[in-house]
Amino acid sequence: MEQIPFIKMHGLGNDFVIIDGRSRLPDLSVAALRAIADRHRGVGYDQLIVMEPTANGADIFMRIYNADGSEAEACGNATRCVAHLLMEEAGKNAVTIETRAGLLAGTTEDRQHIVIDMGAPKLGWRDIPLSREEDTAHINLTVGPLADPVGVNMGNPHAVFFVDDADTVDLEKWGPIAEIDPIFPKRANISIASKMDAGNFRLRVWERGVGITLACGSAACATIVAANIRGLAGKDARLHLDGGPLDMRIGDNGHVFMGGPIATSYRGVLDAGLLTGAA
Ligand SMILES: N[C@@H](CCC[C@H](N)C(=O)O)C(=O)O
Repeated sequence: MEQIPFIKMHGLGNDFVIIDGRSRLPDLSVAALRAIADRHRGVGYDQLIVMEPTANGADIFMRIYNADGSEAEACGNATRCVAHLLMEEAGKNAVTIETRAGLLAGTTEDRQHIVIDMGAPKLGWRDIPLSREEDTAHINLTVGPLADPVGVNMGNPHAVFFVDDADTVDLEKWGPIAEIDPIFPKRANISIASKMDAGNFRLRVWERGVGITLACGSAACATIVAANIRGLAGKDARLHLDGGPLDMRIGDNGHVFMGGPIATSYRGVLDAGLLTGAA
């Protein structure tokens, strides 16, 4: 029976099972993806990543699955981890990774702190996407104590709620309700952000298809964009997530750059039983 080698990595505690599918694509059912994600009976992950071959001028194509088995278009922290793997493998300090969100460039000086050009945000209501026409700088949505979010698409859909103190919000309660609000036909990643000072924001994230995560790179991108739109931030900010800080910058070309550390936890082999979904 098939057994699949993997690497477990994380970016600020946003954790990934990474499979090299370049020579052979793994056959992963939704049941198998959920079984591997099980933190008691499987390995546990926020996202499972498959590195796939590509002919589109990038080093690889990166396929992204959430813990619930759904496929995501973008994942900032996993892009940083995969960039590190490719850099070490090829002995270079710049790589290009294709995702469903487009071609993303990764650069580094030391191969531990990786910066990804996450591309330009999309801000039209159809782009987020929303199910009705709205000003995405002020979406008419209230969920418990959360109201008036900014909608940002970083390849994947985000709603950013600004509050006085992000740490007092019951994210476990309100996050899942906001994620599936009918205004988000593809669901949404839900960010709760509060301004500490002009260059620092506290950020907590309820990730689509996962739940509360220790960090979310694309949410950090969405948040610096949203803060800039609302006049709360300039073009640089440090975002303090539960797992640590990410350094964000909006470039002159409008692209969002995200920098932070990566770490490798261990390497292993997925047991054939897990791949049948029998967790
Ligand atoms: N952890 C990621 C985001 C992963 C995808 C997200 N849950 C979605 O469904 O869009 C990041 O670092 O960006």
